[in-house]
Amino acid sequence: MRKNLVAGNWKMNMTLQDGLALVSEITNMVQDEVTGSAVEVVICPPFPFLASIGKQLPTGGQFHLGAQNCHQKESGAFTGEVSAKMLQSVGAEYVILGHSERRQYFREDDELLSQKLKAALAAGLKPIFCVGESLETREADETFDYISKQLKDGLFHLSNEEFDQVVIAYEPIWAIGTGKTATSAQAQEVHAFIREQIARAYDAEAALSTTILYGGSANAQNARELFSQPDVDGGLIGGAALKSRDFTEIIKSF
Ligand SMILES: O=C[C@H](O)COP(=O)(O)O
Repeated sequence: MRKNLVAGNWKMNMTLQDGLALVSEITNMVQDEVTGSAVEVVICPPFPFLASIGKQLPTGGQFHLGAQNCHQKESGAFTGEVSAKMLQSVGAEYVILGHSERRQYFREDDELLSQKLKAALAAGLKPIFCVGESLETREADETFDYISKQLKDGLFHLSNEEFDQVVIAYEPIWAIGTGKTATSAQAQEVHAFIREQIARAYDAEAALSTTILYGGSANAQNARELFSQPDVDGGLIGGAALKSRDFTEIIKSF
């Protein structure tokens, strides 16, 4: 179901104590300040903090817990890994998959991501599936072909019912952590293209009901302009999700 959504990806930052303090500040600020329209907020801390952060989130409301990754198998001898079912058992509702940092530093390819998607969905988690082009790809004018391939190979193998659970995040790699945000027109152009691809792979209804987030140096200053685009339903936020005031401003940007 399409909705306004802001997800904070803490990446490998914070201690548990810092994280608890941050969440308490954010939930207080959001509750104190009336937000414009309904927005779902997903907090994605590192694995060790999930249970504690989850307990600190107000229940039954707009706050939800998400993880940053999961293993593709349900259980077994995979030392150091974390399964989707484990995440679900500590209260996670979402899991980020296919983030460009996972693709780049951990060599996660479309085949592996397809398996992870299946594992997440089987455990009842909602995947936030990331796609996005490098600067080189954009400059070679190959952005649309690249995104289309990522969607086809990584995501469009899902059934209609499975796809219904997925949130897509468009994150141009050149904008992540660089302070160089895509313009709202650039974001809108790719988001509209993604919706077109969904309509082709599934149907028009699926295209219209998919939540598509923008990620890449989104902040309190540019969020309103980005979120005002017709096909931008919210953001996957990195750096600015680590600061309570900035993150709260972003949540209020609809
Ligand atoms: O998952 C979040 C994105 O990678 C964006 O990170 P950023 O907001 O620090 O650019």
